[in-house]
Amino acid sequence: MKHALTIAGSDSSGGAGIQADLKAFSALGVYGMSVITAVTAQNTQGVTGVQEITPDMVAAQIDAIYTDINVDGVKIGMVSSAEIIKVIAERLHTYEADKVVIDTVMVSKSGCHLLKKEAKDSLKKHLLPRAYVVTPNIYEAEVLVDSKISNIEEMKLAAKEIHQLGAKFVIVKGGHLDDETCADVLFDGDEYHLFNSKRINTQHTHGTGCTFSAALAAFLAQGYDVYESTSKAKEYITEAIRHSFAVGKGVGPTHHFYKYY
Ligand SMILES: Nc1ncnc2c1ncn2[C@@H]1O[C@H](COP(=O)(O)OP(=O)(O)OP(=O)(O)O)[C@@H](O)[C@H]1O
Ligand SMILES: Cc1ncc(CO)c(N)n1
Repeated sequence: MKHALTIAGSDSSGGAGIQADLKAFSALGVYGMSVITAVTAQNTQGVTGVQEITPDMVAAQIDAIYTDINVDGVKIGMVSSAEIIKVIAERLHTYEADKVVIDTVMVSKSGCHLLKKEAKDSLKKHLLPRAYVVTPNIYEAEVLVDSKISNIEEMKLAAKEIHQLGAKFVIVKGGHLDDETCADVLFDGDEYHLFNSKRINTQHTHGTGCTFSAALAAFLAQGYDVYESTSKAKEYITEAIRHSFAVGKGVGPTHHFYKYY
């Protein structure tokens, strides 16, 4: 069995963050491991508290894994502060981690800042150059390139610009584009590849970005190339959204195990 690692924040309601990632890893048949960067008090209605883990403790978790266990795929989600970003970048370098998927988590669906505003430059400078694939949503891509994105052509332009920050592949996700189709744009430094699905009409989209990037890391860990992995991750997230369900009073989670229920 292949081994995948998520470096991310905990979502107490289980829909996003570490919890979504581990569910996706399990559903896709890879052994899941976690490095927790922050604990959030969160439910389907919002985030009510954030407690960062110290950079030393983040480093200690990474060391514990890499000094003992082979890691076939990694995804990075919520990273919170410049200090945490630096320590993750440094350790990834030390352990020669490859095929790293970076989901540039910035703001939760409910509007809570999960990346401190002053840490944005650190993310660009220290972490994105280490990415095999980076997966910003429309809003995150807008922040990274500092311009508005409202159609596929602008998603392509942004992907090209983000590619120059050092990631090998860029996927700008179109979940937030106001369109019938949810198109994700992959740029490989040379060509654009579009991954389309019909938009599913549901309010239960808590953790879609986390689920997509975790599935991508799981498929890369299993040896699929980036194009196959993206296509399979897109299929996975589409079905996980199609089967999403109500938990609590707000935005419910994606479903990882619908085949069994
Ligand atoms: N309503 C929908 N129907 C079908 N696919 C969707 C829908 N919403 C999002 N997606 C797909 O889900 C994946 C995640 O995209 P999205 O843009 O929602 O990520 P995100 O904003 O980072 O998520 P999060 O808010 O959890 O951080 C993409 O492949 C996107 O196309
Ligand atoms: C911990 C965590 N990571 C990522 C997201 C996605 O926005 C979230 N809501 N919570």
